[in-house]
Amino acid sequence: MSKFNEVTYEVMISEQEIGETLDTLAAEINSEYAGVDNLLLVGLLKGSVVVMTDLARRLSGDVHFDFMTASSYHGGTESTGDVKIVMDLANSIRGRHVLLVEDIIDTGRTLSKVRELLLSRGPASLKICTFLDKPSRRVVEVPVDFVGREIEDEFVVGYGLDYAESFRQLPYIAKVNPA
Ligand SMILES: O=P(O)(O)OC[C@H]1O[C@H](OP(=O)(O)OP(=O)(O)O)[C@H](O)[C@@H]1O
Ligand code: HPA
Repeated sequence: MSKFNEVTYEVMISEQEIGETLDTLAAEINSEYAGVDNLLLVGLLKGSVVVMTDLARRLSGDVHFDFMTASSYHGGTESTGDVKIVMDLANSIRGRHVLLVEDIIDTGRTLSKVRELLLSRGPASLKICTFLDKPSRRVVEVPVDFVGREIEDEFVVGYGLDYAESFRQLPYIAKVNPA
């Protein structure tokens, strides 16, 4: 058990397990997109930036990057249900094969909103990859194509995931017990 800013946390998924999970995810994605040129990886900032860069370096084709910021947690541990697009993509996705990369799916509200928005822009295909999934927390159903690990209903941090903006830099996933 470790402590930071009065918040205690303990390791749930080690750095080594993260690497193994990424290897499996990348193998599935490489197989799905064999023959596709310039797959567009869309990362949802800020949480997905860590997994997206680690995943991209395991992909065999040439991939392009774009980013979007959609926020609903506003620093807390519960989704407000109010998903805001804070920053949009830099480029058009019309006719592109798009893989949306998430760090975690919890209620599904963020992805559901972003998925609808991206589909309305006419991509050639749109699939979803998430490193973590908490299926027991789902409020809105959303189709997920590639899942790294399913976890129980615990608030987790590290590997891009934050609690009040802290902990994103941890190289492992930890569960927190907020003060
Ligand atoms: O399935 P949901 O209940 O919508 O939760 C999942 C979303 O919540 C987190 O983002 P957050 O809004 O906290 O922004 P962040 O990526 O900057 O941490 C996470 O990165 C997902 O995007
Ligand atoms: O467990 C979580 N941790 C951090 N951010 C999150 N956003 C949704 N669920 C989580």
